[in-house]
Amino acid sequence: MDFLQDVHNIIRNKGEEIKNKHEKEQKGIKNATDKELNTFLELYIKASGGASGFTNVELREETLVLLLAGTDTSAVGSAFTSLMLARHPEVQNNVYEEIREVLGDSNRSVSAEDLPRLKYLEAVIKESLRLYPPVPMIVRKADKDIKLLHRNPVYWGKDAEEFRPERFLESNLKHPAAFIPFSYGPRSCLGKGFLRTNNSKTKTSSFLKLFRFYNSQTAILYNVSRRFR
Ligand code: HEM
Repeated sequence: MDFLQDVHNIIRNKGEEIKNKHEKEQKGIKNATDKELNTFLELYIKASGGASGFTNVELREETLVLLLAGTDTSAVGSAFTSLMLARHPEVQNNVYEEIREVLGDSNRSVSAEDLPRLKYLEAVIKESLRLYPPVPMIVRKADKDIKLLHRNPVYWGKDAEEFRPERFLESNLKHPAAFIPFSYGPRSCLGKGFLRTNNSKTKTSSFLKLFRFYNSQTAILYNVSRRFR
């Protein structure tokens, strides 16, 4: 109950803050400390039409959906990709070489233009999502029996149980719904495009530029020595 009250207070205060800022701007007053960056909540309030937009309850529900849907799933996905890289050092080397090829010896971060070139890394992320989907079950009413998809040899061949990212580079999917870590159809994941193209690749490549994943019996250990000079 207290938690809900806290959430409502945050939303109400943010709404007031935006209203005051807007009124000041109308009068030509600009505060030197006003930041250009907007929080997610601010964007929601503004995009929905400010005071006449989403109600506080709607803002709470929408924010909650995105927080719940977007954080744990991405974190679990990245954790499994890291685990796969630790378990398959040869794959990790290939990813590292690809990043080197794209960035050269430069110390800069991966840019939006670099992302489409990181094709092998994309295959590694997909292969991790295939074997270890962060959302392993999707609840739908089926009108006929459906066999498990992600490890089904009919769609993935005899080595369906193996971690082999190359499969995503070699051939197209045997069925458009054989690979559905983000579900399929109109109610599929809203974050899937962002995730595939930006988030996972940026995170993993930034990490691999500097560190290497190692496997131990109980944990993934990070080697803190810098890899790029
Ligand atoms: C690796 C990361 C992610 C995975 C594996 C994933 C997976 C999924 C799956 C399987 C669904 C369908 C659930 C169902 O119908 O039962 C879904 C829905 C959804 N996802 Fe994701 N998701 C991820 C990241 C994100 C991110 C980063 C966002 C937002 C920024 C997001 C926003 C949503 C939303 C809003 C829905 C509900 C869509 C609807 O019902 O119309 N997801 N996600």
